[in-house]
Amino acid sequence: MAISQSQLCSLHPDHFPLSKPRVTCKIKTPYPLSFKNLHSAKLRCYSLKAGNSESYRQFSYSDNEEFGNANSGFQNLFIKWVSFVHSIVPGGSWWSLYERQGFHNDAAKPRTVLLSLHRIWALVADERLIIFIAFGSLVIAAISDISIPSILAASIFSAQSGDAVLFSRKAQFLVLLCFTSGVFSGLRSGCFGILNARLVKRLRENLYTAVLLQDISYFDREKVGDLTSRLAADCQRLSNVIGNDIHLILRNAVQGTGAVIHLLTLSWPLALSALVICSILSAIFLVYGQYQRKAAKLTQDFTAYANEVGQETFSLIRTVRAYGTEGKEFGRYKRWMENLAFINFRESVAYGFWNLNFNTLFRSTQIFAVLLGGMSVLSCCVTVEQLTQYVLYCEWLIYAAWRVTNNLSSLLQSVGASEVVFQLMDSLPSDQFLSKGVKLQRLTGRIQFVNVSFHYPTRTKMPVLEDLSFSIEANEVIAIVGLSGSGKSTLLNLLLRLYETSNGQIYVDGFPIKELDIGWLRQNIGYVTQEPHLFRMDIKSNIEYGCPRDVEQEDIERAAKQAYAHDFISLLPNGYETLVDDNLLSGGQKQRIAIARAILRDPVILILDEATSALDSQSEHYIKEVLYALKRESKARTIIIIAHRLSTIEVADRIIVMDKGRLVEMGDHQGLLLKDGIYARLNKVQRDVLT
Ligand SMILES: Nc1ncnc2c1ncn2[C@@H]1O[C@H](COP(=O)(O)OP(=O)(O)OP(=O)(O)O)[C@@H](O)[C@H]1O
Repeated sequence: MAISQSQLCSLHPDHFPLSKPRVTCKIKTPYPLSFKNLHSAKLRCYSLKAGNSESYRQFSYSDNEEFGNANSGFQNLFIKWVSFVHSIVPGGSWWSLYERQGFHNDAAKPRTVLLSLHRIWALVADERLIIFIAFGSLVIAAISDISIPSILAASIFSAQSGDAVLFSRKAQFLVLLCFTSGVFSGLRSGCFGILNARLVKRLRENLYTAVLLQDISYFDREKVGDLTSRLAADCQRLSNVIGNDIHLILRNAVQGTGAVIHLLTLSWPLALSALVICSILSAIFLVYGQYQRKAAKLTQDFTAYANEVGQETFSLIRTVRAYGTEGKEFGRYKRWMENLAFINFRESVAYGFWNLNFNTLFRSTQIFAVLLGGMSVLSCCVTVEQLTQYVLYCEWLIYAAWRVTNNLSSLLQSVGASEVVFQLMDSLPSDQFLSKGVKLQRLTGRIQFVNVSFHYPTRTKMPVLEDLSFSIEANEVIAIVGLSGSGKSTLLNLLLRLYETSNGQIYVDGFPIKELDIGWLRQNIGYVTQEPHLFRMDIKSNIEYGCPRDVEQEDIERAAKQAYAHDFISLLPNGYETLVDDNLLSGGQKQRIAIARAILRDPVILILDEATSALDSQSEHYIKEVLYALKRESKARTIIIIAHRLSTIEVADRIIVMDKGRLVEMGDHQGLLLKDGIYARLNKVQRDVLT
């Protein structure tokens, strides 16, 4: 039975071990297929719909599996089982979490642990009193705890022997131990909790400041989600080092040592048998603990990815609905859920194995106690009281060893997460914050670009501006026009020194901007970005945001009126007190609030990166009116507008035309039309669109 080359065939799902039910495959092969030669054919399976996600798989198809004789079928089944059994032994491929995307082991190396602990110490070292009380309480509480079993046994056996005096003394001592254990455990937890809170606070403050002061190019490279996760999750994880790990390791180490000493004084063969079991348990737990933490890290990552998908889908729900991509979005979400299920399944099996080992070994200490201890009691080498103490201390020792190993592996992981946090905290702030520049007595707003070239640090091979030279006079209104991507916004980014020029110089009032005090210069610039995003605070606070002087309500309203924003603000439920959220205002309204913010600063240089899309024709009219009003004002002000609309260009004294990062034309509207160059063509296209 032959299948032709381009034939589309529907195969029964059982033919494909990898596929989900109802799979339709388009088979492309260089030769006609028959079931006979299918055995080594490489089938490329396109349009494989598994669930909702479109995927592509390539696999070999062996006729032995489906079409061969029963013997080879049995052989294959046997081989499959052998390889499966081989994969599930500890360390086998079944346990591997690496298959899943996003895995990285962040357990720290010993050197890093010491360095990180040193850094953590430096952050809390000034809390000496709290540290002293915390460690003092830890030792007293641990010694009290570990003394209780022997006193407990002694009290019971003194009562049994009828020694009332001894019983009363032991009982009093027991009460005292319970009291000290309770009080100092409370003190220990409280003090470590305080240290923990202080550490998280300082970590977050230091990290936030370090990130905030980075160059803008840093934010081009880093994802906002990663940075916020550093601040939230990584800092919290690091705080566990003090809050949990260190103090629990120390407490359990003291208790464990106490238990060993007691066991050795009771009977050394019994003590040695307990120690051997403890060591085996610790080794098993070390392996399991690391596996568990890797799984926990992956679970955390996959949950975060799934949340990201959910967040994105719900925030773009209108686009999703309009394009009917609900299924596709569900597929994206489902992929992460499948990854989570993969990890959780293995984690649960590993947990089962760990519990099996723990319980078996723990119970075996009791069996040892009964066997060895019973024989020792029979041969009068140890007393019943000593045997009872042995059983109690064995339990302490095993739990202490388990907790030390658990917290040690948690410490390694927490410190691993800290590496990147400390690296970030150590990164130097942008040069702009380190150097002090000149503040001029008076700024007129004259700007010169001299042979300026620029490429973004993230795209070094792609020049964005090339050898740009032009001047803007004080009090001039300049429009910059050009096709999308020609470098207009980049030019303004350089004027604001958000990026440094690669070549050439920009001068303001004759001074290279690199020599001017950048804070002072920015105070004199009002900047309205292309897509104004407002802060989640009330409109009043949004308008006065970043204003270098104290302002009254009238100043805010005056600026809003100048920006043609007052009328729509007054109609909002709480006027200027209305909280801004994303859906409340239109693009044009947000733009006018941003213009009011820039006007309120009373800047010498006003930069307006006109939105290409945010403005309707009414808003466009308002912007034109704002510009005319600002131009008529007596205040000297240089205005630079990136203009996309004819109405805005009309206001300008001069127009700069950009093309592929170069200045190609400059002049007034009429002069440029006469030149019949790029500007004239842009102008014609827009007029044609409008008519
Ligand atoms: N932060 C950035 N990192 C890397 N490349 C960038 C960055 N910002 C812009 N670019 C690139 O620089 C070029 C110029 O972009 P720019 O935003 O300056 O153009 P524009 O003329 O203002 O465009 P539009 O009119 O669409 O706003 C584009 O190719 C853009 O992809």
